[in-house]
Amino acid sequence: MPEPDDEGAGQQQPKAGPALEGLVVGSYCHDVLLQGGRVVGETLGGAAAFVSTVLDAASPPEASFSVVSKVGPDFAYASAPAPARHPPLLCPARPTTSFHARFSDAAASAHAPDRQLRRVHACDPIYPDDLPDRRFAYGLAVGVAGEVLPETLERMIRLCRAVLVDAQALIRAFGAEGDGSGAAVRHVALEGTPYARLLQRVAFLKASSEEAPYVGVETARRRCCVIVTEGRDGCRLYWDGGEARVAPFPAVQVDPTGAGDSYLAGFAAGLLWGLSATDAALLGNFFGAAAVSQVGVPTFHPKMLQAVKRILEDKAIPWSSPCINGTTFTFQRSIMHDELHASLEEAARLMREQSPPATENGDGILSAQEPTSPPSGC
Ligand SMILES: Nc1ncnc2c1ncn2[C@@H]1O[C@H](COP(=O)(O)OP(=O)(O)O)[C@@H](O)[C@H]1O
Ligand SMILES: O=P([O-])([O-])O[C@@H]1[C@@H](O)[C@H](O)[C@@H](O)[C@H](O)[C@@H]1O
Repeated sequence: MPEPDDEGAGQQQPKAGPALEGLVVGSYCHDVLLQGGRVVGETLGGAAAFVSTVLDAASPPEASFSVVSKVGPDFAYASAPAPARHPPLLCPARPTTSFHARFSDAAASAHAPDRQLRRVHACDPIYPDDLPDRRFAYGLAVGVAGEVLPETLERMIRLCRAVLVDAQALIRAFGAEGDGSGAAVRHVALEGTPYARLLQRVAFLKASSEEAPYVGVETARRRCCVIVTEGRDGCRLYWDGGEARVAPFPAVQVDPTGAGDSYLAGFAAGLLWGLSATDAALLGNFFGAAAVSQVGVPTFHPKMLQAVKRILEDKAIPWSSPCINGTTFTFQRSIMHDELHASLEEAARLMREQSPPATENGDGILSAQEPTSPPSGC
């Protein structure tokens, strides 16, 4: 894995931050969930919200992170846990990014898209100068509406020892806004974007199975480790010279939103605990399953989190291991992979017992979630 780059000859080097500090870049947003033509939920969204929640819950105690996120004056969730702990930057002149997610009534398959997204508003992009001027152990580029500009990702790569990227931050394109119903979200081939040349300086690139064809797994895996998430089937990792499949955890899906985001944060937390990439993917699958079991940004029962932390304290190598804090990653599954899966399965059972009851067929959206506060400045 590459060392953070020098900022350039003659330029002052950014200071080092706390040893295990992460940098999360991507905007919070408003999500409106629609099914059968009616609104069935309004929630806090944006990968940064899901990621912050999971990192807060699952990171080792020594780890911390900063979030760079932008919202408008209409932002409705300033006192929700993630934005309250990690306040966004306020853009007075632009509304908060917002998406309408239209769910089909038909049961989703593991690989077929189960929602159509439209971007209704877009806040300002996040510019390189919006990032703090210090070094980080790791960075997560988790844009949802094109807000992580190529130059911003490049600056993250310079500041962070290891950068993990959600492909949705790189390959989304937005149609014309025309009739007021927002812009359709489509995908473009990563190879044709200005992000492609940065891939070899990225540690991990995560894509859903819907996004994977646009990423071009066979080309991308020669530059960085590519993770393809496969919904209820778990995930696969592809690196130069190897690959692995990682089994999922059972979940009753009530809202698929944020599964990929929560996966990526769980995976990053696994690396922070000193796990190999294939073992860390178990923690990704665990938090992906947790996300689909609840509407919007999940909350976790303290007993379940205690159980997960006990498992990790027991199984994980101390964080001085050469994963996120060093220069190389271990990709292969360890000898305790199956045991780790079995222990997390027990914790997942606890989580299912503590979740609200699901709809009859388990594929719908359970209930609406109200905004937690009136609009406020940040
Ligand atoms: N129905 C499900 N049951 C169990 N785990 C799931 C389910 N859906 C998603 N996950 C977990 O969340 C991860 C990300 O989900 P996926 O649907 O692939 O991503 P995205 O939200 O980006 O479309 C999966 O790899 C899996 O670990
Ligand atoms: O469901 P997922 O793909 O992990 O991530 C989702 C984004 O794709 C979507 O644009 C955003 O509105 C959601 O809040 C969530 O961040």
